[in-house]
Amino acid sequence: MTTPDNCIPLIDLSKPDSKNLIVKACEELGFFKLINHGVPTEVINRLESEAVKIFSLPLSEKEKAGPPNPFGYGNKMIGPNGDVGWVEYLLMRTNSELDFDKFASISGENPEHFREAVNDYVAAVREMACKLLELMAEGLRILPKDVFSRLLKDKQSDSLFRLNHYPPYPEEEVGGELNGKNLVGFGEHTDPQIISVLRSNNTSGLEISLKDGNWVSVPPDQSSFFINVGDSLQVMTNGRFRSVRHRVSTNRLKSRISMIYFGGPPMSEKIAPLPSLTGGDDQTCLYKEFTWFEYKKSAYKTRLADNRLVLFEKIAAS
Ligand SMILES: C=C1C[C@]23C[C@@]1(O)CC[C@H]2[C@@]12CC[C@H](O)[C@@](C)(C(=O)O1)[C@H]2[C@@H]3C(=O)O
Ligand SMILES: O=C(O)CCC(=O)C(=O)O
Ligand SMILES: [Fe+2]
Repeated sequence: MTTPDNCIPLIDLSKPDSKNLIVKACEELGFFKLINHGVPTEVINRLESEAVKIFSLPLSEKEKAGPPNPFGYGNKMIGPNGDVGWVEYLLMRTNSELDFDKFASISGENPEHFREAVNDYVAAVREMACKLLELMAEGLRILPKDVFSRLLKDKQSDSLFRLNHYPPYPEEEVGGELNGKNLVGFGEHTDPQIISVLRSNNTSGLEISLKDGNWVSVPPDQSSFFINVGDSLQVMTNGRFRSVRHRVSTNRLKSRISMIYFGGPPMSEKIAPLPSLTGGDDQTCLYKEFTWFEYKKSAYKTRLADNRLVLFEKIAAS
């Protein structure tokens, strides 16, 4: 799979015109690559080396931090409904120190190092995500400009952080345990939250779906971030922004490590199309209102590839 030139929008956060380009990218693809993002390289490198150390431990050690409930260490099983992939991961809430207790056994002699590395990374990436969300609000000409970012800044924000490791895919696995789905690292899906901020090492694998249903491979770039619009932002923008379908294919030669911050709202937050984007007219509203708790509850009953928004779509009156 290749990527046609100029297929993936490139946003330079140091350029003054970035807000209009961000809006265009979110409307057309729901995905863009971000450079000059302001997240310090040492914060990124420190967490990546902690992740490399953890994933290099023997499986029996890592399993002490599992199974994921959904938080903790997971291996091959993704979510509670039978999805599998050639991936191992750590999944945690960003506002719960409790999740770190689960990782204490795998984070080396000094678990504080891992905790600090995650907290510093998440704080820097959240700040950058909030800046992007404010540029989106400005670009859409909606007020107040923190209409999206306040949800991530809220102390109760249900945001998650995930470290994924895709080991090289061994030849003997073809037709094996994963039942012939031999190229799936992480199956196709959309992210349920508002915004996802992803980075990886220099190994390819991430693929995104274009509007026409064609898949393109995203060339890796370890110094950039990749931004996904999530389902909740699609709803709040009344479908103007598109939550991007994406997946990860495996690599036979190299390990891929990725880190994803999923910026989500507080559990009790009501998610609905913003009146400033529907003109206050109920007829033009594409989605019913739901709380983030309701959406998550229903999402955890679905398979990875399911369209989780259909249940919340309004049926147009004929
Ligand atoms: C199969 C599932 C895994 C997932 C929860 C779900 O039931 C459906 C959504 C999945 C997803 C995709 C994006 C993120 O990686 C994730 C943490 C999320 O919020 O929704 C995962 C969930 C998971 O792995 O627990
Ligand atoms: O690992 C990646 O590059 C993407 C994983 C992903 O989409 C997810 O964890 O939701
Ligand atoms: Fe994802």
